[in-house]
Amino acid sequence: MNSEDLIKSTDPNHPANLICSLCHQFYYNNWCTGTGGGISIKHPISNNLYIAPSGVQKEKMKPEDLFVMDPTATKYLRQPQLYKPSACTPLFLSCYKNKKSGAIIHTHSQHAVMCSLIFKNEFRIANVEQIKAIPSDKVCPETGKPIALSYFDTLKIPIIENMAHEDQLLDDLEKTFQEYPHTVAVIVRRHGIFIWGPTIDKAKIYNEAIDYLMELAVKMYKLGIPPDCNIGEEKKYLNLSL
Ligand SMILES: CSC[C@@H](O)[C@@H](O)C(=O)COP(=O)(O)O
Ligand SMILES: [Zn+2]
Repeated sequence: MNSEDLIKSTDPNHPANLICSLCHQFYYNNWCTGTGGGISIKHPISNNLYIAPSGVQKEKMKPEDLFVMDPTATKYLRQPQLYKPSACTPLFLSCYKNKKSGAIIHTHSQHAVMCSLIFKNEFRIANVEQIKAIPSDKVCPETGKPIALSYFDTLKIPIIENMAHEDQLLDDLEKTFQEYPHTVAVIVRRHGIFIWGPTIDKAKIYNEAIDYLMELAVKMYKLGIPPDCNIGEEKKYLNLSL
């Protein structure tokens, strides 16, 4: 296949089009402004890996700006001469390999950064309806698919320390894969968050749900309510019970 054919499609769900349209949307959520953040998607049929260029305004990217790697992640099938691939590429490749991801989203969400300042080693929030959008460590015996967390569960997301360069995050990221085998996200302190899923649709849902939960946790913390407190326990942390 001609290298240009890898990024030319009229299908809005083709990875080359979807990376561009989602980054455009994410810009308006403050998730990928000032060149920060990004998305990588595996083509569901060819399994080729689509990767954004580094240091560009992600909301203005076009399909022709994208790098395409073969499914074994050993060689680029398409390399725009103007650019280098995203500095997050080693982290994306590790998620593809170790988490069987179909897509990875990296944001510089301020909610993730705030939670990394509030929580020490892991972000925790419990008993909130939106938790049900995130998979648990349990698998349905009939389908083999992960069962979602329940309203009564606690969502835990590991936090790793930021480093000067993205590739230096690799060891700590992979350590969390051992310590939190079922997590779909890792927060990087004072930096942002990496979120993955078996498909881009799932990764997008997890990103939106986790961002909502991190924003809520910061608001609860500001009122003195521990985000992982039991149902009803919040009353004892509030000065005024209405
Ligand atoms: C604002 S610089 C951000 C980068 O250092 C990095 O963390 C990032 O999120 C994007 O890196 P990039 O190489 O542009 O894909
Ligand atoms: Zn980043």
